[in-house]
Amino acid sequence: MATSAAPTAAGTEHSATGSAATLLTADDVAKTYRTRRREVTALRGLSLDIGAGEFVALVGRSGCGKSTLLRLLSGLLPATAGQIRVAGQPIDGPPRQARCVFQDYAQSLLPWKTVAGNVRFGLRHAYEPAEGGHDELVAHYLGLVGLGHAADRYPWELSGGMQQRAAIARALAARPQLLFMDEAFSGVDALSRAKLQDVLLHAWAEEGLTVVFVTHDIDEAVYLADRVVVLHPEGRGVLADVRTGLPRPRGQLTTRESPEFLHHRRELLHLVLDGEDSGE
Ligand SMILES: Nc1ncnc2c1ncn2[C@@H]1O[C@H](COP(=O)(O)OP(=O)(O)OP(=O)(O)O)[C@@H](O)[C@H]1O
Repeated sequence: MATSAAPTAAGTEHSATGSAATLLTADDVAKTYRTRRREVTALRGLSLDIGAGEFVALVGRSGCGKSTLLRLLSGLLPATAGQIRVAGQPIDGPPRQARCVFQDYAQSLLPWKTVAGNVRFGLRHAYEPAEGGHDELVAHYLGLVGLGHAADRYPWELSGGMQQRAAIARALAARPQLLFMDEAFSGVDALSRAKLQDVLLHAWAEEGLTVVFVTHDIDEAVYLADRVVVLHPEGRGVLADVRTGLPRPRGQLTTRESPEFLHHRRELLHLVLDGEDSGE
């Protein structure tokens, strides 16, 4: 299945079909919300393939359907039309190989459990059982997100950024293939956000994950992802599928100051603001 594509700009592949085996497919998907008083078609005609191991950011104007798409892809919402498949299988609920991390970290952790207890909870509900003892694995995932020193603390004793790290560690402990994140870093201060971005990049590389990341922040999308999918402002599928491919490993200063970063940032801002290609 072809991925929707926008007109091509210099230096950018807009039709981004990855070389990795396809893990996640949305095929001509639509979602209409029906309430007693009205119907809202949030998305229609959306097709997208995501390869195993890709880091994909979803961006677009407010209300264009980013969260709706993430909920459809993660099986939290049923599609009104079309089909979502994970590893070739149509889904009718959250797939076992997926985990989600949302913006509201305060509600995602179990407040009566320590940080280590929350991660242990993730382990007990793992998609793939891991080799090794639980203590060792808890230490591994806490180390991965830089929370080794906070294992015995409770969520309410942590800063927002630390709580979100704990939520990521718990999601990773379930050893998912797919990690869905919806504005996951929007609720923390700028410095914590930058640290969380680097924690996520490290975890993605170490664990061989496929990440689908919704954000309002174009800079964040370009910094994190290899592919930035821009949704049409009126919910009419994919407006552009931009393969950015900035070199890795990335650095908050080196990457963000590079000409390639600035080029893609400008191009994507134009697409989101104007809903059309920049023609550069
Ligand atoms: N539960 C719902 N019931 C009715 N309409 C809804 C519901 N959830 C979302 N919508 C509508 O669907 C459209 C897409 O919403 P969605 O939250 O997916 O967009 P978004 O791009 O994530 O927005 P934002 O960037 O502001 O978070 C909007 O018009 C929204 O009002």
